[in-house]
Amino acid sequence: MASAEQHYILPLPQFDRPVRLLVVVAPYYRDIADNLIKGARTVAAKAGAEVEVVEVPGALEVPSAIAMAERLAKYDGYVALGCVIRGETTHYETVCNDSSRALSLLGLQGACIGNGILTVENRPQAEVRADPEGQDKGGGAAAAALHLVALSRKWAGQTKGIGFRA
Ligand SMILES: Nc1c(NC[C@H](O)[C@H](O)[C@H](O)CO)[nH]c(=O)[nH]c1=O
Ligand SMILES: CC(=O)[C@@H](O)COP(=O)(O)O
Repeated sequence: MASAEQHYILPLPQFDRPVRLLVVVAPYYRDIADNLIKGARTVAAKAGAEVEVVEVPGALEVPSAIAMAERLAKYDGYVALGCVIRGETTHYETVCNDSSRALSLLGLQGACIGNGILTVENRPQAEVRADPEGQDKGGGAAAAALHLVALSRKWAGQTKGIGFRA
């Protein structure tokens, strides 16, 4: 089995004002989800961010919950967590593609989202990716959300053409 190549990880941003992250998790595979949450919490704590966790039934509901929170609540960023494992039918493609596409569309609308929904062929692939001591995709998704929050704070209130020296 091919092992994942090492990749560069950006240093975590630091914040001068509190950051509130909402973790939306689909615990369809409970143990996998719990490890993803653990990784996300650890990374959020390192950046001093507060975390709230809510659960939805499956990966397809994760973007809907984030969209609702973006409309109705006050979070700085979102961490989407879950796991989709290929089954016998084409449903796998629907769940993977639609959840990912909906999260990307929300991101393009300005929501700061890290996508930690695993899309895998089998359970061992999921286990190593969810493990906080392994690939720690939950932690990676939290870091992604935090980087977007940092960028949105950096650019909030900037006016074009003012204060930029050539
Ligand atoms: N097969 C997986 C699902 N399927 C359920 C859907 O996400 C959804 O909850 C249902 O279609 C009702 O709208 N969800 C996962 O998170 N992981 C899977 O492997
Ligand atoms: C990813 C899925 O939706 C999958 O678990 C469903 O399994 P199946 O295709 O065997 O119904």
